[in-house]
Amino acid sequence: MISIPHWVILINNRSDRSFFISGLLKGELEEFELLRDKKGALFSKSRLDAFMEEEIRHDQKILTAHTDQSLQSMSSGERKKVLLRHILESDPDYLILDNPFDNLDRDSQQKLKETLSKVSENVVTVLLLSRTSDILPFCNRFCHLNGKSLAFFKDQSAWNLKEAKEPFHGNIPLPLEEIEYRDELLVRFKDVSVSYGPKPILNNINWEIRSGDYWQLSGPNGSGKTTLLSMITGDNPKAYGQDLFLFGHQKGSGESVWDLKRFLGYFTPAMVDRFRGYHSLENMLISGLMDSIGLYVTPNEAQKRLAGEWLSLLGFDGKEGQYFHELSTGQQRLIMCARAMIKHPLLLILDEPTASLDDESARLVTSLVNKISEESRTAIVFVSHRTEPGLKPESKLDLLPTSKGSEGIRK
Ligand SMILES: Nc1ncnc2c1ncn2[C@@H]1O[C@H](COP(=O)(O)OP(=O)(O)OP(=O)(O)O)[C@@H](O)[C@H]1O
Repeated sequence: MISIPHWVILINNRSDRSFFISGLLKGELEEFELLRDKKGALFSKSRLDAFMEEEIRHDQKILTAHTDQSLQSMSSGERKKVLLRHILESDPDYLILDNPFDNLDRDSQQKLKETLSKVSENVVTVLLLSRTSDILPFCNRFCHLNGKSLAFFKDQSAWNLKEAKEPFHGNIPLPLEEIEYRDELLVRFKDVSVSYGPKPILNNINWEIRSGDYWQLSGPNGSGKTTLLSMITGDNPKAYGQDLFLFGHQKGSGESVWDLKRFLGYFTPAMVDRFRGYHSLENMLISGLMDSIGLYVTPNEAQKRLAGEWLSLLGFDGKEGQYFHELSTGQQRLIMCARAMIKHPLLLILDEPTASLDDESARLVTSLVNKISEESRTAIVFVSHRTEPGLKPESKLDLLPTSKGSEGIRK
């Protein structure tokens, strides 16, 4: 019996994925001659973004035709589920899956793995993966995409993954000025419950974040992690009327979003997706002092010196003028975490900072976050679905969905 081919294409932050994907779909890659003239379908974040754009701009509900909910209001996991359903309905001969497990919680990953395992009985799959732990048992062809070139291996054991070496030189740079705040207590949720229409999301959440804390926040897709964090960052009107203490004030006592932003450092990969323009590494870092992405005022000498210190720490000595968009995704994430930390906020929120990174880059990001925790009083909330190897949070809050909304379970 001839087995159906299932490829794993291991990628890193230097792999030219769009070259590979478009070459494959157009039948231009000789290594994949087998798939020429066959019907291919792509499961990727960019495809999802295109559907979302279509829905927002032209009110075209394609993926969500079967529900009242908009794609935008769905959690990232829910969006992936509707995309896969739509793609499978088109009955493709082969499926290209670009990091399909990113942003999915363990349960949804397991379900997707089971679905793909079933699909693989009839459909050829080409999996582009950043993480070796995501390789599926039915995969039988292995290669590495370096830039534009493919290197094939007999089996996955031939992959010789480099251990990430820590490039950090010295300590976390000190801030230009300390944020004045005397209390140890930064944030307190007391019996906070949130619903969207009839749908309960959070149920009686009690959570305190204190100076120097290091939290990992997890929970299944749609359990309300982003909703919870948006109540701290001031981006959710549902925070009003709740028993919520934020940086010395009871919520609703007249503070503005900008008052809150002074105390916060925040990064989520979607910030970079939305970010356009040519900005130097120096300006990107300094913009963290002004709470803008990209810099629109002339920086002073002290600010430039501070940015230089962070660049040295991260191994970008002398690269002040380099453009941010020229960096690999992994390098961009390091810069964005540093940018969020540059003012030594009271609280640093990192919402899935390792999503879509390869093993090596993810380890660098987690080492940087551990280092920030060890060398500063900044409290950290790190959101991740994966158990990141090497991440050293002191406490964990798990959101556990129930019919009344998610409950917060401390671990
Ligand atoms: N504005 C909104 N209107 C209606 N429903 C919403 C809205 N915003 C979020 N939701 C719903 O609230 C639930 C929680 O969403 P949230 O984004 O907080 O989850 P999450 O835990 O961060 O998910 P993920 O891990 O997939 O990112 C989801 O079911 C989502 O569809």
